[in-house]
Amino acid sequence: MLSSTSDSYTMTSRSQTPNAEYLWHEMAPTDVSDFAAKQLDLLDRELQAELAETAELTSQHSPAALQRSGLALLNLHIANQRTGLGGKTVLELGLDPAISTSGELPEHGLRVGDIVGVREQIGGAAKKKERSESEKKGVDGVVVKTVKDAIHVALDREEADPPGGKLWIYARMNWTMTKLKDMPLSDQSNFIRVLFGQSSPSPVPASSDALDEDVGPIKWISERPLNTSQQDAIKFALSSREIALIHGPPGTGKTHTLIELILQLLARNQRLLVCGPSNISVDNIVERLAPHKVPMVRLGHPARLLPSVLNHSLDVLTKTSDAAALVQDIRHEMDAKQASIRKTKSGRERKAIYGEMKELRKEYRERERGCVDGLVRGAKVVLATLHGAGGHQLRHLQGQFDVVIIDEASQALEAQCWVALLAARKAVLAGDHLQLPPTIKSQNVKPKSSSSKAAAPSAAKKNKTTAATKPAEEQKPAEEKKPSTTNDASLSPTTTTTTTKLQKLTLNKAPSLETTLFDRLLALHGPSIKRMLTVQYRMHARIMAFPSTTLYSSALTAAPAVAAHLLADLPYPGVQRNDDTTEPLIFYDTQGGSFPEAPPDDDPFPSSSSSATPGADPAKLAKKGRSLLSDSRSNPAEAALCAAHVAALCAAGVRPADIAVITPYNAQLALLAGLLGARFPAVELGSVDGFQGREKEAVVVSLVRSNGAGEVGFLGERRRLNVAMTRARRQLCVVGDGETVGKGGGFLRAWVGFLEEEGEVRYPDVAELKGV
Ligand SMILES: Nc1ncnc2c1ncn2[C@@H]1O[C@H](COP(=O)(O)OP(=O)(O)OP(=O)(O)O)[C@@H](O)[C@H]1O
Repeated sequence: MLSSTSDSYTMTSRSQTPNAEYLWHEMAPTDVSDFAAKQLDLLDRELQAELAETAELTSQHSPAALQRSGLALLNLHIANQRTGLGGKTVLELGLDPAISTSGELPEHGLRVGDIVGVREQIGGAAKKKERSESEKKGVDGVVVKTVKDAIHVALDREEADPPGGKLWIYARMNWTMTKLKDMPLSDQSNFIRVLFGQSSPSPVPASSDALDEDVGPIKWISERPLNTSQQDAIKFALSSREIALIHGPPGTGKTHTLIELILQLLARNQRLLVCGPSNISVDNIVERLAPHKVPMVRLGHPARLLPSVLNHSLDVLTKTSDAAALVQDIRHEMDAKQASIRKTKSGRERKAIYGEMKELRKEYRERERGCVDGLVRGAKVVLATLHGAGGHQLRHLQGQFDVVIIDEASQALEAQCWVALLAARKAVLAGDHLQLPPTIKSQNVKPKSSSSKAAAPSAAKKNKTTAATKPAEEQKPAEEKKPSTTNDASLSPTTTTTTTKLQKLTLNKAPSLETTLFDRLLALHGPSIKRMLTVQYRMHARIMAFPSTTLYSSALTAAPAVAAHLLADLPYPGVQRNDDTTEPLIFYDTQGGSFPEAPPDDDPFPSSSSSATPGADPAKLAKKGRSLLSDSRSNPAEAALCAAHVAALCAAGVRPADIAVITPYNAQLALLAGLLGARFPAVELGSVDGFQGREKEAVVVSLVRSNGAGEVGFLGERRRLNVAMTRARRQLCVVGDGETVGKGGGFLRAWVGFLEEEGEVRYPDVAELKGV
């Protein structure tokens, strides 16, 4: 049992499980303007990091990946240039026609009021000097208008000469943060004050009876009954006046709960904005709301939406609704006029037609805008990604929603959340801050001295603000920080932080973008603002035991349907009942030195081993691993062991599509692709980080690290380990060196202890793996 482990790590000890909620009493309120200034500085650093990284890795970084942050637009050209108010040059930037045929800008988070930099877009191979030249030649301006196919930027300086060639723009200052920074105290609603800890949230009845009384009788709507913790979370969210956090550990039915919450709020005639950090998180909700015939509109580019949600897409609705017919009428009239121009020989007549066309175009735009506004205003639920919520369709809707619901909130940057937050009067955030946070790159970039100065809090305020924005790393116990991350490189980790640089930032008391809104609110107001879902519907009870005890205060229980389910019980024919299919937790302990990790500079793909990477995809993966991550770790013998286990499961009748192999190291992933890609193409191979939110019946986790020094690198991050150990439904198979991993700090030591006691430990013989 966990409690009987001899390890010094006390799994239920609060002092050693530094979840944000245990630190809340140390937190002080944050000054809104101060906070906004800090966020602006951090965003700027994040962008600089993005820039630096793109320059280095453009060959691997598609422009789409760079734009994913929503704070930049690439491949632009100057479609038009005019003199605007005050004699300022206004650039109309559209997509370079050589790049795009549709002309529509991708979804982005840039909005009117944002301060942007306009730069020449240079290739990834550009030298440092060329990059700094481009930076010097760049101009800054303010976004004055955004439409589907262009963004209009008024340049700062009247004499500014815009750069030529292909351009890109990026947000230097975020409008929302600028607005918050300048917001007079009198304009700050109680909601905003609560978000910054200047007011306490209005109390929510603590006892179940009092809560029931406050919320009133509830008629549950979803067909599948909700468990008690889900019902409590919904009642809590209904009763809260300003904020409610729904903490959903892995497999606990967070989305199921949110769907019911949305239906309950609608039954109470509330108007809702529902957001998530990714299109898939939002589409998932649209799909599950659709059977309830909810009047909803999904914002976002149709090309990025799941086909099943297109019926609710604003773009599609603007073409198919009644109001759209009026817009189409004008379109037809314009087409007819256009055709008549060609037939007209008289110059005067042509001129007259051009005049009419101009009027028609104006009316078309007005009607289209009216149609969009009408649809958005008429919808009881508007759904968008956090970037999409910053789009022009929502520009008039500040404060128009009763509640904003943010799913996967612990996966979103706080700055991204603010556009959505300002649109509502109350927020419900759902997420799990004990899984991986959003991808951050900026810890590698030194703060720019000027902007850091601008953002520096006054001495009087300093003590107040630093605590609340303490970086996550700082909140870890010393033991957790010990594992060195300096030698690691991989695409998959959440941060590209190096210990020394992080320490420097910590010493400077710099806040972290990585501190999500979810983390911060929990730290600010304590556990009373959250309810946790406690029944999980994924993992066998033994797979669940360790994360539950160490991370979720032993609060999780396994639903009866999954508590004892095994691979042997899979509901399809042909699965044998043997040693491999009746064990939910297997630990292949490779300690002893026969499964050493390859040094980072070892090429795990020597040309002579090309036979090990058959098939197109594995080769691609292998190439990616080699070119990008020459210093990412791999462990060839361990990869072979993983492959052998997968082969054994498949031989026992488990379908390959029910199996995944995950690892924190991309070089290892490439090796696995070589071994398994062609033989079992349906077996899913992925990075731990990429597998967050997913599940499989059987999951093999390859830990890779095996060295005398006890270096564990990325494995030292508990949230990554949490993701790795909570993806499996019926079998978790851990492959790794117990001795090395056990040296990686208290959490890892406890995990190894747990695997040894509760799992079936197997000591593999490397000689038996020959020929795998
Ligand atoms: N009250 C319930 N009763 C039975 N099954 C449930 C219940 N709630 C959720 N589930 C099941 O749990 C699984 C996860 O639920 P859901 O898809 O809502 O969660 P999610 O938010 O997508 O995932 P996660 O819980 O990992 O965040 C689904 O298979 C769902 O059917």
